[in-house]
Amino acid sequence: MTLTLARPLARAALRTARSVPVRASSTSSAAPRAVPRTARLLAAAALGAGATFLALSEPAAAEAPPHAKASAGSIATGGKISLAQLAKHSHSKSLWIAIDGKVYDVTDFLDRHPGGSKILAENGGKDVSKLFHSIHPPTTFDKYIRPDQYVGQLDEESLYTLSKETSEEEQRIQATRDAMFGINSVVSLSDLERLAEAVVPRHAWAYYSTGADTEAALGENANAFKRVYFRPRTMRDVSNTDTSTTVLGVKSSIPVYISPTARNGMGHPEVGVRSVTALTSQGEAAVARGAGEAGILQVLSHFASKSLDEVKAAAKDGQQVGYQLYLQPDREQSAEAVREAVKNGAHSIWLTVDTTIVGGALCIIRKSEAHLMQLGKRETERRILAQELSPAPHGQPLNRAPLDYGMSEPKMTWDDIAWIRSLAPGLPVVIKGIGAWEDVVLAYQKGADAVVLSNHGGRQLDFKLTRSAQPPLKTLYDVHQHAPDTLHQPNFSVFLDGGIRHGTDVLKALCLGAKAVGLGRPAIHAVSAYGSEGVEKMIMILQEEIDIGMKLLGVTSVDQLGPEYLDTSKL
Ligand code: HEM
Ligand SMILES: Cc1cc2nc3c(=O)[nH]c(=O)nc-3n(C[C@H](O)[C@H](O)[C@H](O)COP(=O)(O)O)c2cc1C
Repeated sequence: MTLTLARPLARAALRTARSVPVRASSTSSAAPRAVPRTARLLAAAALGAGATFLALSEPAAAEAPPHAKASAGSIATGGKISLAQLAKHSHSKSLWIAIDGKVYDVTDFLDRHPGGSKILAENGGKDVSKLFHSIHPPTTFDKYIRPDQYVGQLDEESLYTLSKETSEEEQRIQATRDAMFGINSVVSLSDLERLAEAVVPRHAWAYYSTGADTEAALGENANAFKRVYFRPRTMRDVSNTDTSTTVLGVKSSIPVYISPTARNGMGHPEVGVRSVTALTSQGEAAVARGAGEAGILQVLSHFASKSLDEVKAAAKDGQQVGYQLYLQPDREQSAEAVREAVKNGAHSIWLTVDTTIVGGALCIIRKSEAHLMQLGKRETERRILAQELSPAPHGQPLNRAPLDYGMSEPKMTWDDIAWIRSLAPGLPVVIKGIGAWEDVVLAYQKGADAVVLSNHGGRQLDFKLTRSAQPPLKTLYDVHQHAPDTLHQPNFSVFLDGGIRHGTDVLKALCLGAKAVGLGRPAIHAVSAYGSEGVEKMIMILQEEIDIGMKLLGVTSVDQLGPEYLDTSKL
């Protein structure tokens, strides 16, 4: 069935929902109200949020903090603030923002905001709750904002107004969600992808879905699996098959784990629910619930929308969550991040090494616009942001400000494995982002517990530019050819991520010696479409596909899989 939406905004929904199979909408056909200016601006500003990393924290306590800002006059001493008063503080000499009904003076934070001054300046004088929560975990707020920056609370009328506001984008998403079929109609991971594309904000999709440069590496990751054929064996008793395994000592229902991906909060359904008092973008917390129900390991991104303690709080008793680290040039900052992860119960530390220059939406950006820059030139994402969502005004002079690239630690070496281990004694250390078999050998020799063969989901180095960003499956094949011993060590695991979309892909990677595989985008699609149940459903689908694949191959447990079940001649 194809999408039929009665509302006037159906056209907008159709733009992204075109190919999404849905049930007929049973919702009311009330026409959307005129979109309030604040909401429109928030939607526009979401562009910036889509462009970057890290995130924010939950609302502060309901009562006014004791350190109300003296310079704010009567307002600061307990008076409530209206949206009109807030709007007056929208310039660099006095910049206020409201988050969860509370107003803060961020004038002196403007030039220090790690996400750049531009986005803060654009949102001065406004309620930024949703934007803030979709990209910042709670700890961010406490780390950067002093109690004396609190100005006061929004008044009741303003809170009411805000609670009623929905942007055009939110209305589009809601209409599409209303027309979507229920989760039990989902058949494959590609269904989840199509549904997610239709229901996540446009800026978030630009961030989630794109790859570097020509996106050849992105495409090749999945295509490589298609060039490897099975050689099934028959006439074997396959009545009882077991898809389970262990991943770094964690019992796992299938040989799959959730790869770390930043900013899951941007796409999760509850982001669309606006309530000043209860903003609930669940992101990675919902992923944790889904992974917990289905029994697989989740690795939390350094740049997650939720902090590790929030994710652990959402997880089941005993559920394990790994923590991924981007090493920073400020080593003490990274050391502190690892110590905090250990304190919050991280199961393992996953050091990402394929992003000495961090990739992403802001990509290369002008120094005047942000301190935190990203590389891995994602043309499609840039184009969506720069040409579709926020086109530069015609006639503006050429911006000649120097380019800057956000670097994670460029001086990282193999000796850093020992350094990480010293900060997280007893925890497995995983090196993520290996693109050549020689580096697997080095990681093993230098004491890593595991490696992930990965090109970051094709988001960093496009393989057309250099062979080093070859599909991870090809890297695995090279390991199998040149360093097979590393695939059979009791205390060393080789994982792979990138392009896994079917249970049969998982089986092919295991046949070539991977102990397990990671899923990046599929988990984002699943959580964006259906929250934690989406993640559970994704794992159920894979489990079924793995089970069927094993039976048809003639194996009953994953450790029976080997290269003899594959024809790799076309790889
Ligand atoms: C007022 C309190 C805020 C604090 C304490 C804060 C803090 C931070 C921090 C620490 C980062 C860097 C994260 C990292 O290490 O990657 C960051 C990035 C960012 N922030 Fe904020 N922020 C605040 C408000 C906002 C607001 C109101 C917006 C949007 C309207 C915003 C949008 C962004 C964006 C887009 C990034 C870029 C992240 C990236 O590059 O991926 N922030 N912020
Ligand atoms: C939107 C997005 C954000 C990502 N963020 C991170 C991250 O914060 N840290 C990291 O190590 N890898 C990150 N990755 C890479 C994934 O961990 C993984 O290597 C990749 O997504 C695997 O490819 P797949 O998406 O085809 O499964 C990200 C990938 C995507 C798509």
